[in-house]
Amino acid sequence: MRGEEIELRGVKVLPGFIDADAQAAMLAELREVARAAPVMRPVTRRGPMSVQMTSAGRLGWVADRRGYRYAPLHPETGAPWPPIPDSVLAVWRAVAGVAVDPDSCLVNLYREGAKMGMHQDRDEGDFSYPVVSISLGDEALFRVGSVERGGSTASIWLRSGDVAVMSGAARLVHHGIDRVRAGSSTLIPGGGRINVTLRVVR
Ligand SMILES: O=C(O)CCC(=O)C(=O)O
Ligand SMILES: [Fe+2]
Repeated sequence: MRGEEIELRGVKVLPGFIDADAQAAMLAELREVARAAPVMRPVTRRGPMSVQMTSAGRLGWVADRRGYRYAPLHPETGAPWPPIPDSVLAVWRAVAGVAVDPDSCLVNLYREGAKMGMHQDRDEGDFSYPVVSISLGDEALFRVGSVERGGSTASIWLRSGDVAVMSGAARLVHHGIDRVRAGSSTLIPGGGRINVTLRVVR
């Protein structure tokens, strides 16, 4: 059931925005994305990430020892990324509040024990466009800080079907996933969490 919008340090969280049937339909479309563009474990200068990733859309987010960037081709298959699934685009159009569609859809796969350190999303060209993030599967502890590094933070559990929007003054806040509660959802075969993050990169 959809709940009241929650605001966490300027980040809008829409609890239960995507109902159970729509979550299952989205997962099926994401499985097709992963078939065309296999998930990879990014290795950054800090070592391998615990989150596995793939992308859809014109540009995918790619990380390796040279750094990270948006790229038009999957680094392993050499193929363009598959199109952004319709079910995912529909969520963007419903909540983003802009007339432009995203050109990047990052799919983050959190298997047991995976997490994501505090960071800003700042590889895009125009921060007036929001970042829209969709949670599927196991619930995750999402931490939000400030635009500046350090300082106080606040946290919320993101559950399957929740949507978060980072826009306006909250577009560049630091954020991360501290942990995922294994077994809290049965949506994803093999367990875990999928986060789908939509961005206008330009
Ligand atoms: O998994 C999440 O909810 C956050 C993902 C994220 O911050 C990112 O991909 O930049
Ligand atoms: Fe992020």
